[in-house]
Amino acid sequence: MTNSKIENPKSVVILGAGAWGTALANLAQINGHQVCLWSRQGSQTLETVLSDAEIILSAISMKGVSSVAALVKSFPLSPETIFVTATKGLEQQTTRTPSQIWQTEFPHHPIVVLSGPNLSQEIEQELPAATVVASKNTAAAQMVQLVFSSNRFRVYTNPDPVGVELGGTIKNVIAIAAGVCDGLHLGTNAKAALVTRGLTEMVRIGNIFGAKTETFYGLSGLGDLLATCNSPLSRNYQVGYQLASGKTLTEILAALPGTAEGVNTCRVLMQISQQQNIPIPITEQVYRLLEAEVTPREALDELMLRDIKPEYNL
Ligand SMILES: NC(=O)C1=CN([C@@H]2O[C@H](COP(=O)(O)OP(=O)(O)OC[C@H]3O[C@@H](n4cnc5c(N)ncnc54)[C@H](O)[C@@H]3O)[C@@H](O)[C@H]2O)C=CC1
Ligand SMILES: O=C(CO)COP(=O)(O)O
Repeated sequence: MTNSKIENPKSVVILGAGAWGTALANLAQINGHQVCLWSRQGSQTLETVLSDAEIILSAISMKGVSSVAALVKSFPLSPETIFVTATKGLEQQTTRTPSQIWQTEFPHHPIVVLSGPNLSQEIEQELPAATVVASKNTAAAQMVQLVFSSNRFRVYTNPDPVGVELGGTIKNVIAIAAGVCDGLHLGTNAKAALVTRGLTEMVRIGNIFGAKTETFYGLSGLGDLLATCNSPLSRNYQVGYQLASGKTLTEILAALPGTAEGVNTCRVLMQISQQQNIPIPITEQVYRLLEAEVTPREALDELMLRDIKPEYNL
């Protein structure tokens, strides 16, 4: 594998020079690929960097995805260019995932989702990690797998891009709840219950999008849920932890390094839940907490005092 990567270097353009874009650029670069890290604040124009791109990876936060995808569309590209999306979020107005946005703009190009338990700070410290690259186009997923795989970054392919993408997206909301749980010192039993019931909410929403249930039990679902719900490196976890200490959302976001996508994702999930009549009680309490409609303790009581019921609807 190592030899083929060096013999066949790819031209990779990474859009978004934030924490995740920078970490992914380093991973591709150490594998010998020609990498260009583009940021809207940088000196290079998008047109110049895209001209010979074989792979375009977007690590832009959700709020910028549609506008950047539309901008990229205005420049000439090779018909073979593969798009990779590493954003974990949902578009507020349309409830689309980032891969759905890229696919709409580029219907004839392969779209690959890259998502997994990947706290960028650990990856930058060269600690080992694994991820998933998912696409309907198997050859494209295998190409991206080869570009990023190394002895410290193990990459699996998967045929369910929306499932992989939604695991990484919805777990951000559960990570906010996990931060609250730890901030209130509710204990290990409570955390295990929260994360497990959170996974049930991820599957329910995923099924609406046509995702496979089993995808949520893999690295990009359960794996990312465990990483994010147990690490103070997670910005989403930090939001919850600080809400539990009594800070307001505005205060927390003003001081937070980088993007906590779970805040907006939570709003979009509430829209979906209301439209589709899907119960997502943890997400609902996170929403009410973010909107300052309840305190962390009131949100906890609401969850504990829901009607008693079977664990599964058989
Ligand atoms: N940091 C991490 O550990 C991981 C982050 N992600 C996801 O990757 C995405 C980016 O996260 P981070 O790099 O951590 O965030 P960040 O806040 O460090 O960087 C976001 C990047 O998006 C760019 N951006 C935002 N709006 C834009 C617009 N309208 N036009 C052009 N560029 C725009 C910013 O300039 C910046 O380069 C998020 O969706 C996040 O959930 C996924 C896995 C790991
Ligand atoms: O998605 C992540 C880890 O896989 C990063 O989590 P945060 O966005 O909460 O920092």
